[in-house]
Amino acid sequence: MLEVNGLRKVYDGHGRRVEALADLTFKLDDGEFACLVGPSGCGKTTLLRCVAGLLRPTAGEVRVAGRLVDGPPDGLAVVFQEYGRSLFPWLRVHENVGLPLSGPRKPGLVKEALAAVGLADARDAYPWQLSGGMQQRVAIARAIAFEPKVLLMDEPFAAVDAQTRADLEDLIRAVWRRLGVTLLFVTHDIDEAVYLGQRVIVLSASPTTILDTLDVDLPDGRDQLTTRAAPRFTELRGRVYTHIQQARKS
Ligand SMILES: Nc1ncnc2c1ncn2[C@@H]1O[C@H](COP(=O)(O)OP(=O)(O)OP(=O)(O)O)[C@@H](O)[C@H]1O
Repeated sequence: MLEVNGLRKVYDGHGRRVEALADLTFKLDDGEFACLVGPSGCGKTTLLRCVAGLLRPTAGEVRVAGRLVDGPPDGLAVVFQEYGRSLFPWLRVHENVGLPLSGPRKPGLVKEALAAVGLADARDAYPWQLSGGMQQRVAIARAIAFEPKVLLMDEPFAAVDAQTRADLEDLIRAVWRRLGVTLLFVTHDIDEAVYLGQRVIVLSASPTTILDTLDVDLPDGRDQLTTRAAPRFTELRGRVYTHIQQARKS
């Protein structure tokens, strides 16, 4: 279980004080897929960094499986937006994927993860020989191979084209179902949040609080055409959109 209790983060330094997160409390059950959506600059990345143990909150706490997060927790992986900076250009694809692993299971885990993201054939390529979408698949494969209990994704598809993005969204849902991982996915794209998640947590503008939490009661087997055309999908995205518009004005 992932718990965020009374989380607050104030950046203070160089003569500038920014109250990024005011007070956030939410909980994800084991195996749940939740999306966080909010206006630009509302502190989504700040929140993920606190959850990942990369940033110390000003107040409040994060717990993963009951344990207080005060550094990167065991069994937690992060996929960042900028795949270009998270892959090592001098390592081949399979070496990048195997980087966080050791032990006898390493070759099998790497092979399986590359197959899961459709990159078995690219194992010996260097990242710079691949398209942006393929590079992001490598980053996802690295996270999968690590067999995390909790996976955090920070706008991972923001830099790829629309078609690749749709493919990657479906890939992530398939991976989530297969691994049973607890997934917290940050995006500023309302449609993406509703399409992917079981739950959408809507954030206000900074200083950030939670405006709304929606259960996404769409059928579990989603696909880009029918799900996005469903009246319920339109209703849910409308509700999130209205909240975010209000948040931007307030
Ligand atoms: N290291 C830092 N030092 C000072 N202020 C920071 C720092 N990192 C972020 N901030 C400020 O905190 C606020 C939230 O930033 P954050 O990057 O978390 O938002 P975001 O929702 O991820 O933004 P976007 O949607 O534009 O990517 C912003 O006002 C930003 O300027």
